[in-house]
Amino acid sequence: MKRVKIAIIGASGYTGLELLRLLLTHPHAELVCVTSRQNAGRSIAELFPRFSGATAAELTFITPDAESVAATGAEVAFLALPHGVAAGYASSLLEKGLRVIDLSADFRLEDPEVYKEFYDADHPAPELLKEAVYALPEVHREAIQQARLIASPGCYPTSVSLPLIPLLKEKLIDPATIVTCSMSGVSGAGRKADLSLIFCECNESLRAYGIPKHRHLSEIEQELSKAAEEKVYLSFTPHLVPVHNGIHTTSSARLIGEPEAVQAALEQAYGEEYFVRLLGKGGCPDTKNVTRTNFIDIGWNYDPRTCRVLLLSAEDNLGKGAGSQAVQSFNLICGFSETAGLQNF
Ligand SMILES: NC(=O)C1=CN([C@@H]2O[C@H](COP(=O)(O)OP(=O)(O)OC[C@H]3O[C@@H](n4cnc5c(N)ncnc54)[C@H](OP(=O)(O)O)[C@@H]3O)[C@@H](O)[C@H]2O)C=CC1
Ligand SMILES: CC(=O)N[C@@H](CCC(=O)OP(=O)(O)O)C(=O)O
Repeated sequence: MKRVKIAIIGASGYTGLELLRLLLTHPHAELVCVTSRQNAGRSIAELFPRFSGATAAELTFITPDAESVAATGAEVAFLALPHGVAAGYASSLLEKGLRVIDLSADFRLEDPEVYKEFYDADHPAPELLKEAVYALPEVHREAIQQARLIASPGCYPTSVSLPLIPLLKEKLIDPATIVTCSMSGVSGAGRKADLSLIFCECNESLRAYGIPKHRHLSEIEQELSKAAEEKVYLSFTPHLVPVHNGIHTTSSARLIGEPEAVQAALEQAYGEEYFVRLLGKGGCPDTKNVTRTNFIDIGWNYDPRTCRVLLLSAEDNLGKGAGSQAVQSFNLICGFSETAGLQNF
């Protein structure tokens, strides 16, 4: 089968590194371009010796400009750039005829006013919002297949939305009662120097942050509202935990109906989904079982004293929460098997 020429813009960061790991060995991808301003001129193997020996390991980083990226012959560009920065690259690469898979938050929100509220800035390319497809493959598969511009979901939103969407669609929980608590590994903050993220500041410690209005709430509420067919607001408390990778999320909400219906709704939504592993009632997902994979593990429980359902999920923030989910969308837009290059455990 033909291999698609791909570029990774921002390949020196953590999601870029995960994309490299997956795409250097992807059976239908040919890596032709990697960018980094700070590492221009260095090879992939020089910056990341773990990739020495891979076919494209001697490819050198270039500074990111659309002209040079297009000149490499790339057909699809992954943007692993900070939000606010990615949109400009998306515009110019689309103009040059590439398809774009954006891992940043720039195209996830449908309403530019909501972007302004949560990101404290005007949207950098509002004219593209209409055509961007929010790419949770298990929910939006058909739209993704046709897309030119993919908005890959955030790490927390993936872990929160996938378990809740089927229950909201089936009207099994009261949307006004959802309370969510998530915990993320430190790589979620990116590969940047930040005093609060250095080893001695966060190791052996746990802290909540971003409350009461973390920027991912905008995205979570957008997707849950669509599923519920009414405006959903929820309480969301993210925490930083001293592990490298992994997100664990627990949501609870008041059950409407019978507890047995919860398992039926999850099975109906995900029973045939390769990357969603249902652990059933009593199942407690563990992040160590999903790190470096595209799986999300989901368990649930019911407390008859409070009539609340508990939904638990575990994913890798750099995997299903970012890089491998973006590769899943790449497979869909190119017409490859959805699991191509992603069947690792
Ligand atoms: N980390 C995670 O778990 C997740 C991250 N995301 C999103 O994915 C995107 C990338 O995140 P992550 O990999 O963690 O970030 P990092 O900070 O680790 O990497 C950012 C990359 O972008 C490049 N870059 C930074 N600023 C600019 C700029 N102004 N112009 C061009 N290139 C730039 C950097 O290279 P250089 O400075 O050398 O140019 C680097 O390659 C972000 O939008 C993030 O929010 C999404 C889901 C999960
Ligand atoms: C631990 C940590 O700091 N996590 C990041 C979220 C991860 C991320 O990169 O989200 P986007 O894709 O939306 O940018 C945060 O809380 O901002």
